[in-house]
Amino acid sequence: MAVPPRIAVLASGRGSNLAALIAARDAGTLPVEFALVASDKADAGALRLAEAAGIPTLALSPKAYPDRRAYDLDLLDRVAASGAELLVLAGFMRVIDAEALRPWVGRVINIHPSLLPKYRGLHTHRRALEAGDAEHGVSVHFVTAELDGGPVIAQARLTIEAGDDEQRLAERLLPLEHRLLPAVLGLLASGRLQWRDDGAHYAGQPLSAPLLLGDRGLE
Ligand SMILES: Nc1nc2c(c(=O)[nH]1)N[C@@H](CN(C=O)c1ccc(C(=O)N[C@@H](CCC(=O)O)C(=O)O)cc1)CN2
Ligand SMILES: NCC(=O)N[C@@H]1O[C@H](COP(=O)([O-])[O-])[C@@H](O)[C@H]1O
Repeated sequence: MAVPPRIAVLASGRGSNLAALIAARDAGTLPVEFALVASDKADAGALRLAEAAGIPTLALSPKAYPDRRAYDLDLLDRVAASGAELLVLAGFMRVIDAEALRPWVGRVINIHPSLLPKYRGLHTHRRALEAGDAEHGVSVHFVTAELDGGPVIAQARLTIEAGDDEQRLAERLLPLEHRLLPAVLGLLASGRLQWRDDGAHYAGQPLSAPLLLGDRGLE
């Protein structure tokens, strides 16, 4: 029986994606151990969820640091000290400094609420609605120094409906996020998804296009 990898999660908000990861672990469908949940916000709901699940937590305020790099270096040092081997950004709302990130590239993934490469950054639902897009969705990608520019691993799509506004679109996307993130983390944890010098590999082959939720192996 392989030893499940230890993972850390960074979250700034309520933590519904963290809850989905914990639920998948508890259901036996996600073979990981949670080493740490950390947040830049002391009042993040994700920290409360982690506490309730008996997962070590860290609330680290950027206010105590002279600059962004100092904060990010200390945060990721503490993530490393937790024994985490993989890092998941689950609604973590800070752009991570390139130097601090460097040791983690290939071991950190993020869930982003758009069909990347469309709408990197913030306010993705508003931008999709304003553009009159017929489709929207979520992406899980490897995190690199380039904001939301890392190789896209997998996506889930939905059709934008006449009654959608930002809030309803976000609400309709969440269930897809809660399926996609655990599925991708499971691929990374099992070694079926790998980061190599030439980028992302899946099932031993270069990942030439994002996997789609519902594809075989990504249910
Ligand atoms: N180096 C990287 N850092 C992060 C990445 C990444 O791909 N590379 N992904 C983001 C997640 N994210 C979208 O998915 C995202 C988070 C935050 C921001 C942003 O502009 N943050 C502002 C503050 C915004 C606020 O406080 O409301 C900032 O950091 O100044 C854009 C995209 C996580 N980090
Ligand atoms: N740019 C990153 C970003 O916007 N991520 C988004 O934050 C939300 C976190 O919700 P949660 O705290 O309930 O998981 C999720 O919808 C995620 O896609």
